[in-house]
Amino acid sequence: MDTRVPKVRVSNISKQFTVWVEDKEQVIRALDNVSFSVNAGEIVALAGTSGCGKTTMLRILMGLEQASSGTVEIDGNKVNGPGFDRGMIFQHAGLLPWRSALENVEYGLEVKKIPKQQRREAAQHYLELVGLKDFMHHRPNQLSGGMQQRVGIARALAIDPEVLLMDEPFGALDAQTRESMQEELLRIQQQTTKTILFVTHDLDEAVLLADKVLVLFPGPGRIHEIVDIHIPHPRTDTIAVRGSEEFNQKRYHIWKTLKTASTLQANPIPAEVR
Ligand SMILES: Nc1ncnc2c1ncn2[C@@H]1O[C@H](COP(=O)(O)OP(=O)(O)OP(=O)(O)O)[C@@H](O)[C@H]1O
Repeated sequence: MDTRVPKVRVSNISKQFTVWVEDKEQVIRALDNVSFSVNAGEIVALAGTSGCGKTTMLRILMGLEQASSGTVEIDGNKVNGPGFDRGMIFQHAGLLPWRSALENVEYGLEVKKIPKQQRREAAQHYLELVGLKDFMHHRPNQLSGGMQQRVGIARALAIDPEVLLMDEPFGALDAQTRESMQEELLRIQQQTTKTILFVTHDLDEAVLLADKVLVLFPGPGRIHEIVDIHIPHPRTDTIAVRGSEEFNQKRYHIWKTLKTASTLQANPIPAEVR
């Protein structure tokens, strides 16, 4: 029996939202009995059709949303709200426009009450790590979308979280910038060995980056399958990875699975034969 405590343990998470539509109460079952665990240093992708609960799962992990039932543990400690052991990165970096890149990265450290000198050094270190050594004093509007996203990653890394949660982190970037950011993330993960969970609609991205892909189905949101990706690290030679049999087989398998799910959604099986 494996007695190691996983870095992240999600146990039987369900989440319902109650909404009012045209004066009628509706219950949306965003997540139903979701369980999985993630070991330290693993990268896990959440993939699935729109509305299957990916963002809700990430928000519960971050402590921004409370589950209706079930638990989330980090290193065996129950999550009850946001904490410095987790850092979140969104599709848009959401930088403070009046602050330089350096001051934006320092912001989280101010909140964490890190002394001035120490936070300046940490912010410089993480901006260098994401390749922005020469842009530390630029304001967000003087940076490209990819650079802004890198500042967002540096900001999340600077608080030294145990777990990085990324919600479609590269979704707003053009294809070329996106590819270079994926390579950056692989490089940063090699250096920092952070545990990462990320949401993506891009199956290439899921298989390229992740050690396992959680394939979610909607209505109610649930894990249909957990697909292990056996591509060895480091995966920095992304051309070789994308050309490998494992990459293409797993990508095709996940694509086919999700295609079946969306066909079922469009043509639901009649209740009497379900
Ligand atoms: N705050 C909320 N109030 C009511 N319903 C919500 C709320 N947040 C999410 N939902 C519902 O929960 C379900 C899951 O939403 P969620 O955003 O987690 O899905 P998703 O898989 O991330 O979707 P997408 O891929 O489109 O971003 C959806 O039906 C959505 O309408």
